[in-house]
Amino acid sequence: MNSAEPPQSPIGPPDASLTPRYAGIATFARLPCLEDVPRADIAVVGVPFDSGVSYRPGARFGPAHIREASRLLRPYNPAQDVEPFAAQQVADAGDISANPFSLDEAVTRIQTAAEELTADGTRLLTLGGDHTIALPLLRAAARRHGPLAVLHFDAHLDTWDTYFGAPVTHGTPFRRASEEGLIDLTTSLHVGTRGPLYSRQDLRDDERLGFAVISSPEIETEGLPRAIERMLARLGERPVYLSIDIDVLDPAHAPGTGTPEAGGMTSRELLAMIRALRGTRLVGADVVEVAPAYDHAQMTAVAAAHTAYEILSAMTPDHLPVPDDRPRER
Ligand SMILES: N=C(N)NCCCC(=O)O
Ligand SMILES: [Zn+2]
Ligand SMILES: [Zn+2]
Repeated sequence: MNSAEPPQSPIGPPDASLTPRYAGIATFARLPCLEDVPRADIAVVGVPFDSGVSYRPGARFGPAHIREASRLLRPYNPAQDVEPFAAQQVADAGDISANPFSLDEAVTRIQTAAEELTADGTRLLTLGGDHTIALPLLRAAARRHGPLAVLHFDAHLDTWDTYFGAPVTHGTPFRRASEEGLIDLTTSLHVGTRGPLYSRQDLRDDERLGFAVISSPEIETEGLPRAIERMLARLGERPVYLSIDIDVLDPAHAPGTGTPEAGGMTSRELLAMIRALRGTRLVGADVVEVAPAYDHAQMTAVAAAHTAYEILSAMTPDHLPVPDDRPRER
């Protein structure tokens, strides 16, 4: 931009007192499309891809389902005292088209698209899709930022080795990422893990691959403030990549997912932990594994949409205070 031009204020969602929230084609939070803004500080992009799943399929329909459930999000977030769409330009970049019949081609395509979208410094919030997509997204982010502090919310470790001999699946992205040197081995962390594993060795491998763990039972016994304290202490100074598998939530909060495990976090706990990330160096994020076929009353999609909104709020720069006198949009 020519420095003589006045700075443009971000284009946000249309005023809901003029256009009902339920009208129009669904973009995330009714935000403008990327092609309709000069540039975006953050792009929300969908990856409708689920060819890497080990159990119930259907996360390819996740991005559309989350967008549909995000219509009710409002401009001001009191929990973080920010207006995420006014303080920065956020736009919906549509979907990355990933080949459902060639996993390798899909993974390459996702990485290329992520690199293109972030070439001018735009940060990405990606809506999945199954957890396989974290691998190409981490490859793109690590290329730009170096080894990342991966903060991974999930019922599962996702550091398993192979399924039926396949190295790239939704159960293996963080093992591949660790092997490739994409993650920082001293600051990465799983939160919310639980449930049966294949063997005790899974936990030893996971530790060797560079992850610390705050399990779901630990959150219950130690309490949320302690979990937040441990999370922030682990993250350190590295750029943070946040990956949220919606199955970190208890199936009572998020039934619409492919590999559900009992005994998970509440959405209240997850949202509180994301809010605590304000002020950390969040360089990218994803929300994955929303599978609408098993959802009811948009429960999972609403949880995912609010999760995404808290991430966008946590990514909002501090320097723009919320004006008290802004005309109120409802
Ligand atoms: N990434 C998710 N959601 N699940 C991984 C589960 C892998 C398995 O079935 O063992
Ligand atoms: Zn999972
Ligand atoms: Zn996962």
